[in-house]
Amino acid sequence: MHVDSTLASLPAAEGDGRPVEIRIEGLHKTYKTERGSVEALSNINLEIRRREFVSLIGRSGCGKTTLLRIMAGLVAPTAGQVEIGDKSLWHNGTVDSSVIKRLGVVFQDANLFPWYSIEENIALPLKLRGVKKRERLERAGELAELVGLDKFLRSYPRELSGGMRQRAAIARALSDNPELLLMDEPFGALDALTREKMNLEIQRIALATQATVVFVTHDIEEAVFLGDRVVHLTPRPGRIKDIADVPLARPRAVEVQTGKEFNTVVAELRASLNQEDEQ
Ligand SMILES: Nc1ncnc2c1ncn2[C@@H]1O[C@H](COP(=O)(O)OP(=O)(O)OP(=O)(O)O)[C@@H](O)[C@H]1O
Repeated sequence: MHVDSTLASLPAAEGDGRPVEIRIEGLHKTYKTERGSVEALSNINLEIRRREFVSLIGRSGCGKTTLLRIMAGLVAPTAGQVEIGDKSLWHNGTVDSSVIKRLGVVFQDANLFPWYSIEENIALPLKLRGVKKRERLERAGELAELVGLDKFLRSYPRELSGGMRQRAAIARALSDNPELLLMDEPFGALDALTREKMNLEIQRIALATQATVVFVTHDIEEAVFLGDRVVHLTPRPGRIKDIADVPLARPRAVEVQTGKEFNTVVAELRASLNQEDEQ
């Protein structure tokens, strides 16, 4: 396991010529509440390369969602920088909207609009951007096919299962061709079998779209199955405790989870997380 709490460089992808897509430097976040301050993140430094898939794990409350929301332009950092491409996302608490356009975000709850069809939900970001109807419906059709919902374009969210709704949310996040996909426990509410299927789907979609992905999860196996690297945050305030490289070729089949390499990484991460209980 690669351990570097100051600057988490990228041993796995180093030298492969891929540019850095995300550079996080000296990031801190303290929430101010009526009951006092909550230090959620402390001195996060991380570089992520283009097309890399990075999983983010850590105990509940360690700041995973906070970090993802800062990267999504939804929560302002207290200090530090987030660069996406070669542009700063945050300027004195204000977000650069030209950078936001490059992002797609998926949350645990699919957050579809119940009165819109799946097709309309998927195409919504394009509608908001003023893309013509024909073009956006064509794009919705392509994306529905990508996520396996092409037969459900005219259906409404209530007619779909949880996994299907999440696929629609992923399609919507992909509608504007994001270079970077930020996912916060997108499969947390799904049953184990659906989740396994969705893990295969998201791997396929990430490969097909060549998006860079940051994926928050509680689940160590899911983090390792999906990630090129797994970033482990300490309990609050979240700091990078260690970063595990996952030396498994893609596309990965479910069966890799019975292999030695997979289980070695899982065991190391589990030991590192369990250590936190003893401290
Ligand atoms: N808006 C907020 N105001 C005040 N405190 C907050 C706010 N959002 C998060 N926090 C606090 O910041 C810390 C980090 O929360 P965050 O949701 O980022 O953690 P997490 O690792 O994603 O947790 P979980 O795994 O349970 O979803 C927690 O102590 C939480 O209570």
